[in-house]
Amino acid sequence: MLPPKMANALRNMVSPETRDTVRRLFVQDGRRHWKGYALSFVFMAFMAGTTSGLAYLMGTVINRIFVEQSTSAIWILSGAVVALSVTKGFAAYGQAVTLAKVGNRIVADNQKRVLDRLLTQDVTFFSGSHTAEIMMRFNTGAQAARNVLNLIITSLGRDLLSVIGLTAVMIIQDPFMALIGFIVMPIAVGGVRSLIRKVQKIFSREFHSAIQIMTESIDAFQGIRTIKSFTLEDSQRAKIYGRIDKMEKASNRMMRAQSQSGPLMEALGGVAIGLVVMYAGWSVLHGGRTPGEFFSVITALLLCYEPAKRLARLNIDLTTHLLGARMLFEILDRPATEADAPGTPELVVRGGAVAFDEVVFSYRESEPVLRGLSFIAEPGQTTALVGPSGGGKSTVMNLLERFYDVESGVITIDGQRIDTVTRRSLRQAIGFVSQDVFLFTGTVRENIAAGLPGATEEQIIAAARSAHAHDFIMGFEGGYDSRVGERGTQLSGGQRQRIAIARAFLKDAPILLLDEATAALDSESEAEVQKALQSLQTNRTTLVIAHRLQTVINADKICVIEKGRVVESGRHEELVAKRGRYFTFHQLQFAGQQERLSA
Ligand SMILES: Nc1ncnc2c1ncn2[C@@H]1O[C@H](COP(=O)(O)OP(=O)(O)OP(=O)(O)O)[C@@H](O)[C@H]1O
Repeated sequence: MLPPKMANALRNMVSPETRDTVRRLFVQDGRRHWKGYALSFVFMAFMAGTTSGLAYLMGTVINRIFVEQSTSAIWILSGAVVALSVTKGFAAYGQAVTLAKVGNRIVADNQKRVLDRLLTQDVTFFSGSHTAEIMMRFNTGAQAARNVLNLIITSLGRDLLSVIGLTAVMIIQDPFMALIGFIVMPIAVGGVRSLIRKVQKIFSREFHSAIQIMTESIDAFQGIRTIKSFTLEDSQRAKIYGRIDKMEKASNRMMRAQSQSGPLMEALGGVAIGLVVMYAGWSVLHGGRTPGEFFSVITALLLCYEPAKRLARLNIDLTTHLLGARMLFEILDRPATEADAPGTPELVVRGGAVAFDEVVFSYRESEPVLRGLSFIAEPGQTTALVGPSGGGKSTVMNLLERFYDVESGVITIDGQRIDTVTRRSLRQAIGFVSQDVFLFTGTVRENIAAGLPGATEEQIIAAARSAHAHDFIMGFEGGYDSRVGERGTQLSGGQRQRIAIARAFLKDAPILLLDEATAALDSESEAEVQKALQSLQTNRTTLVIAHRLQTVINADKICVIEKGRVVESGRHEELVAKRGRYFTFHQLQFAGQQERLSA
């Protein structure tokens, strides 16, 4: 038993926060892999045993071969040394492989956990955090969990057992010499404590610098067209260079702080070895000790040095990984903002009537975007949303898909409040084609099939035909296997839209949301897209943010949205005859289009 004062001092070296993090890691990951850890512990025990055996054998080698000059001992002892070394080699290999396997599984498990947790977050989370930060947490956190556990296990297994074994050798050979080592060790362990806080502070700064570098680089690469056309390369370079330089300085500071324990340990280790050499040399020459005992103790002490050093540094080395593990927990502890309560019923769509009733909503507190918005979209009909920019048209679509929840008011589909049915069934009932089409990195086929996972080849081709996309797809060398790069850059705007329309055909949802393209497509492409959209709208309740005159004129109903309210609704002719808000808006926005059409 340690004296209470010493036990307290040892306990204080580990902060409650560290204890909690380590405990949680052991419960979450360590416990499930206890068999792997137990096996690696066995290998480590072999390593410690063989290391201690080699130190012990050193004494016998010196005494039998050099003092007693026994020839037979040469063979036996050299054979024993080889046997011990080979065993140690296999044990080292075994523990490395076992630990790596467990460690890789822990990383994979945590990455899956983080991914699951991220997928349950609503869009507010993603719009509020940069992809770079999420990715850094995703990777650093998962790796940190493994590193903490592996570091503790190897310290306790390989290093602590080696120190114990080697100390036993010293005690067997000469207890007094062992005592010298015992006295020096705790001093060395205590000496590194003050460094930990420093390392923690620098690491947080280093981590944030790394996030900034990634954030700004990703922004630069994604916005490369804007950067090039505004010739912003130099300013971007200067900005990112600045971050990189800052990071370099932080890394140097970190290295210095982490290595500060080095000289201290070297000095203390040297003192211990010096004292032992003095005492052991004296006792061999004057105290009747054999040179074998002397060499055995010195060997044990020298072999003890590295593991003891690692044990002393354990707290420092753990520091950065623990911070990483806390980042992991920050994500894992986020409540699932998109989880449906158990037993939530599914949406049952009959005709697909959509109704907004006095809906109030704001993205940010006290900045209302929708202020009591009401309208009804009749089943199977097309309802056009028009109005000035920023009026809330896209917000209507965001709320219908339940990316956000309303503050007050009610949204229903066929009389069922959308907040009382599962999000999955709601979203499955809605198809969406926006002007900013997102294409996954993959083939054309995969991108269309996203509308109906598991769709057959015939279904995919039929959808592409309906979307007027089949011919241009077949014009590609790879056909449906052609790869569309990141963000689908090899395709034209009209082609991308038709892929999105094919996706929507395949999904075959009863309700359709369209955000019409404002960017001018060439007239042939536009005609194709229009034909595709028209057939997509047939027999579906369609809500369309209308930018084109044709859509507005043909719509079954037009809702004029201004400052978060529907200020007028009706058919085109009715609203024109009324000479109200729509008429003014129509004059302003569509007069030019009409002129172009009639020209
Ligand atoms: N994710 C968001 N976070 C905060 N505010 C938002 C967000 N999305 C939109 N807004 C704000 O909500 C208001 C309505 O935006 P919305 O996109 O619904 O308008 P809109 O009528 O579709 O405009 P446009 O015709 O220009 O697309 C705007 O003032 C906008 O700044």
